[in-house]
Amino acid sequence: MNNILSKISHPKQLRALDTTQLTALAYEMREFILDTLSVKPGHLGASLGVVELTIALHYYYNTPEDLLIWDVGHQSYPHKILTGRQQLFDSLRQKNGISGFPSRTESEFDTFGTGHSSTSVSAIVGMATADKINQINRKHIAIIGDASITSGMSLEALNHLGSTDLDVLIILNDNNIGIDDSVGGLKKYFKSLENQTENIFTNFGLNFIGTIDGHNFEELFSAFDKANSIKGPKVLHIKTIKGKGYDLAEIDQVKWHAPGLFNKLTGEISQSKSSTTYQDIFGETLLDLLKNNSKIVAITPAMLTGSSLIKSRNQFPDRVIDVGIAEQHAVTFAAGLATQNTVPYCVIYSTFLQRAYDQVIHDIALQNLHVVFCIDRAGFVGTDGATHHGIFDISFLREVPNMIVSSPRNEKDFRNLLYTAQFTKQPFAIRYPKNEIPLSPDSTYEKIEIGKSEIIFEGNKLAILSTGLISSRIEKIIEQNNLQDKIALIDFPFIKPLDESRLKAISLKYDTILTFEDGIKKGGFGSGVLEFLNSIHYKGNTTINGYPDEFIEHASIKELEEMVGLDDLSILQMILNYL
Ligand SMILES: Cc1ncc(C[n+]2csc(CCOP(=O)(O)OP(=O)(O)O)c2C)c(N)n1
Ligand SMILES: CC(=O)[C@@H](O)[C@H](O)COP(=O)(O)O
Ligand SMILES: [Mg+2]
Repeated sequence: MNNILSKISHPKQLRALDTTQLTALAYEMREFILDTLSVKPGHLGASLGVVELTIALHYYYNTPEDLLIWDVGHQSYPHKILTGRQQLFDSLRQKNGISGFPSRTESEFDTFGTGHSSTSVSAIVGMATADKINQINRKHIAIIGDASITSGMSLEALNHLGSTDLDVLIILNDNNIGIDDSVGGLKKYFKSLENQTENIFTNFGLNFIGTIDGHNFEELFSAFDKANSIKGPKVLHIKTIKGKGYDLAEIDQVKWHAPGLFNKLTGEISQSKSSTTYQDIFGETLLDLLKNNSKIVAITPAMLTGSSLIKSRNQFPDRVIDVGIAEQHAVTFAAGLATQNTVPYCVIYSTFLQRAYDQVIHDIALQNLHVVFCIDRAGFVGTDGATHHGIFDISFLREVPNMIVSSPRNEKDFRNLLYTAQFTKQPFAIRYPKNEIPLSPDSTYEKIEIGKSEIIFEGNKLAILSTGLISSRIEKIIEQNNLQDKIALIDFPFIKPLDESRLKAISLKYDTILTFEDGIKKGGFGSGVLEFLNSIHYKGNTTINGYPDEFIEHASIKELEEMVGLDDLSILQMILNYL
């Protein structure tokens, strides 16, 4: 029974409670989150860990007037529940439902949209500076985790903040873990922070409060009192337990970061996955490559489990390196490795590679260094939504000189691309989606020719050119509807370099060309095709199909494909319309 929680639709009602009721409210909150997330999957561990902190913040401060920013935002569920979204909570991360991350369009309490980590300190410093200019007097608070605070951007912002007199409170929520074990010296250092009055934060010019128990209301309120009494910027160090209040989540924090569907009573996590994914094939192939080429080094910026690197790391701990939440460093680290006779495979989610664009250009491409980018979660990622879809990488990599950009449509091509990439002497990107992979009968490796396309069908009415998984989907659609005689389907594993001789031949044979890709249309594969066709003065019709020029919210991948007209039925209808 949610006796207390169910009556709270705004923090004002929370503030009317007696402090003695807050522990019971925290209990109700955890039950509510567990009940919902067991059937509507999301980020569980981080949210369970900040229940008391969230209640205390909204109880003590005058939100939304006072400004709160949640770094990453995957721990913002208790915040959403207390700020008018309790009734909507079971729509979390579903189509047309509330987002899994704070979003300015969703609520006035979400003062800053997050999803990518380590932005909160910069953003709160910006807000406090604006308030100073506008002579607005209120509190500015950012909550950031022990892994996220180690990222370069956070440290840059703390360094800046220390040089100001801004009324900003940074709460370091230290649970001693990221998604996987957090990395590096600061993790150890934070353990020794307790009661150190002179420390890294004071050296930055910030006041320091702590260390306190972040699950204890009395300690939280007295720390907030202390923060209020201190003028200028300050850091409060709190210790919490990720997964707090649900034993299994406390014990296996990696598994329960985002467990998927589970049975709340037994703790059994559903094994929803029955088919083989790109991620499975990547994990297997990388392990083979590491075994067979001692020069290969795999790098991940804090996504060891998500990137299927656990097995490889266990077998090759010196050649599978987690650098922490540090995408920019990961890329330039790879560049350094590449200069010294090793072959770095930089394994990175498409959305997080965005943060390291300058490093891709300046440190790798400009020097034509042999770094292999294994770009996971390319295309729609589903319920994580707009902050996490990997839809820009084709466009932003295709324009970079020296870069090979590829996308495999099936297991055979994926294995062969990963295998071939170790031999090329230039940057090589292989992008692949969070999805099931069409399997191949054998798992041998073959060196493939860079830039070569493949004819799948050679029908005579119209030509479809596509890249990545969508090629296999179109192949199936054509087969199922017996359209092989009418349609030419050509797969381009290489988006760059484009197979121009094939394009020329196609342009001479077909009046209508359709292109398909799982990324934004603008500047993508289709644009590359169009640029070439234009250069040879092609007179036929060309239609580019991909994602529209807009940010696309959360829903299942299938629903998102329907929304942008790239589900199987829509593709079939489009083809039939053209015939
Ligand atoms: C730029 C960026 N890189 C990677 C991620 C993936 N990611 C999300 S949460 C997380 C770990 C965060 O750890 P911490 O800050 O300690 O928060 P906790 O989950 O422990 O509460 C990572 C690596 C991300 N969201 N953004
Ligand atoms: C919050 C965050 O950025 C990660 O937890 C992300 O949701 C991971 O995505 P995958 O579940 O696809 O690994
Ligand atoms: Mg943490």
